[in-house]
Amino acid sequence: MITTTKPINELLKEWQEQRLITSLDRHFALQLAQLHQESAPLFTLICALVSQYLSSQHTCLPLKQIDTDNPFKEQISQCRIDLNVEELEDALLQFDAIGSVDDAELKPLIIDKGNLYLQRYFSYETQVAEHLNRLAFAPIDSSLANQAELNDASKLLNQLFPANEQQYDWQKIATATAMTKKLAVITGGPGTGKTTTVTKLLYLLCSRQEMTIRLVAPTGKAAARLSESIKASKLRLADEMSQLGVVGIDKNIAKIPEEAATLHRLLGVIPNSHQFRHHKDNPLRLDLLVVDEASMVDLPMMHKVLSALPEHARLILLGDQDQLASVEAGAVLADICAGLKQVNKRTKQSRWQMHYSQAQAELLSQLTSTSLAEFISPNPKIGDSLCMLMHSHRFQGDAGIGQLATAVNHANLPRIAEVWQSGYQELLWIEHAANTSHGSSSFDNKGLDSLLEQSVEQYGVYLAAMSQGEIDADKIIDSFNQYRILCAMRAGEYGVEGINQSVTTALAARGLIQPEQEFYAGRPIIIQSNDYNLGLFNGDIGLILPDCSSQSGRLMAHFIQADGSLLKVLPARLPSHETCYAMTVHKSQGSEFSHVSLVLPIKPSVAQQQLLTKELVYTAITRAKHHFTCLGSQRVFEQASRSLTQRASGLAQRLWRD
Ligand SMILES: Nc1ncnc2c1ncn2[C@@H]1O[C@H](COP(=O)(O)OP(=O)(O)OP(=O)(O)O)[C@@H](O)[C@H]1O
Repeated sequence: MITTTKPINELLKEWQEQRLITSLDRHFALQLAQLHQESAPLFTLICALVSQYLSSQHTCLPLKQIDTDNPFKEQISQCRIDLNVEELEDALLQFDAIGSVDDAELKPLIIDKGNLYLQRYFSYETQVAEHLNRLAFAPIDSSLANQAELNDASKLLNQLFPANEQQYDWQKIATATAMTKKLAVITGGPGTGKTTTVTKLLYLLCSRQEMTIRLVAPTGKAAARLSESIKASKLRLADEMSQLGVVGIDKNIAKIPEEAATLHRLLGVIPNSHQFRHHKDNPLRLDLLVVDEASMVDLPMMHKVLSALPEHARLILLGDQDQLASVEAGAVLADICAGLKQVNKRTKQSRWQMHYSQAQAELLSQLTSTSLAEFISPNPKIGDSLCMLMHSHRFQGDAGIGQLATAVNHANLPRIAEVWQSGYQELLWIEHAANTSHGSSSFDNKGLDSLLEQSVEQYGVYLAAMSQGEIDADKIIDSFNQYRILCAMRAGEYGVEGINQSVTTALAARGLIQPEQEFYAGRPIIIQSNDYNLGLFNGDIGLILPDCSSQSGRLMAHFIQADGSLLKVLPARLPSHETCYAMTVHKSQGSEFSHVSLVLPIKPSVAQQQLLTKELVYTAITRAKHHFTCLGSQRVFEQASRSLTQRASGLAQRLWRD
């Protein structure tokens, strides 16, 4: 049933050398085999594969992918498995260490619905599904019990969302959804009004009852941005209401919290431990939790958040389901929204369609004075808790960035080409153009030169301000944050490492920085691990600047924290970090810049191609507020826009089909 060209441990070693699996995958497989005294090659192979899938952010290994969609299917033919999925499942269940959900004893590996899980991830996934289903279907302790209260709530909603020309005001429907459900998932692209909606919702809730509300986001940067957006949104709401002549609302607007924390801070970090202070036996003290940028929350973190929610609490998840999935395993937000997605198999284009139960559609219709009959579904599942905002208020009409983001999101290649050719001022295409005039031995790239010129001009602004004696670190950091280079890859000339090197050289050549020392004035850095004692987290970005509060003006790393305050750290005390003129698209999630330049590789390797997805390009474009540049080749841009992120997980099935 399994034939290998070599002993399995030799094959694993070869695959590790070929970088198809990591040393962790190999050792995990060998150790598990040793621990359970399994000498069968099939067992070792399957353990290496499940570990490799986890490192590639999948939650599980779908058995049907073995021998077919496998990332190293060619190599795996050195190790033929002549079994269909049912036979394979039966064969795997013969091993002592692999069990099914029906087993009384907990096994290290579990097969469920054709997927093989590490036991820990299986319990994360099943518990997250249980929590979400419980929240979605739990009766809400709401004050919408009778017709008079419904009419009251409807009046308030009409006041907050005056009639407009659109057939469906999804912001209004989303607000009504969150009033009627313990779980509300409000998703939408950039500028579709997620913050505006949640601000109005919080206003409504605060004006009806006393509540402890907490706002959180996965990273410090995202939390700071949420805080800023809520503040701005509260001002707009007060303004709108006063223009409509509504009086006496300031008290309730003031009750809407503005401070946002990171998820880590909310859960309570215990130094040098992976545990948090809050969990199911010590739940959070709150009535409503709002989690922004939920697409960045991975499966283990979502499990921790849901476990720490008190029984009575409500949860609102906000995010863009089309963005890159979390850095770690899982794609929780995309899985929650999966049932609403309809993908055209031929064109790969997708559209969204709401699914409401008859009762929920009727309730929402009463609240919003909008008929939702066309969205009634016989099997709505978690759909009653979902709302998708579809109209961008940021990229209105024909703004180029919005057009490009939409075309990429729909994987619409002719439209992508059309947008690039339309001459939008806010879009700039730089082709990777090889300058081979000096012969192939001195190959250089004119495209890269153009990008470097742009980066000198853009980063020159904050560097000039610094050297001209600007002492306000907030202002310098703000100026630095106007522009960012985002790379699809880490390694290589066109990855983060190469581009950081090239930008450093270009800035030094113009005398804008003096990078002879490791820490020089103006060096931007990104933190690569969490240091709970210092309050610095993976992905935090800061600048090395002279410390204006000390007479010596010694160099310190300066960071803006989630609450807007400035944190100064001695460079020698920094946890692992690297230069950050360029960063990966992954790390840019939750941030926005006035001008973004995306760098794509010239000739991506097979492994790199797997990372180049539509979600990656879409995320990069939507980080840009006013200008978007791409250094790449048309072929690679189109290839990426055509390829969808695949994350193996059973969560969507547990939420939508079971
Ligand atoms: N219904 C609306 N009518 C007009 N403008 C709106 C409406 N809703 C939101 N806006 C405007 O669109 C902009 C973006 O709104 P908001 O910040 O709420 O969106 P978001 O989805 O939270 O954005 P982000 O993707 O940045 O998180 C704001 O300037 C806001 O004033």
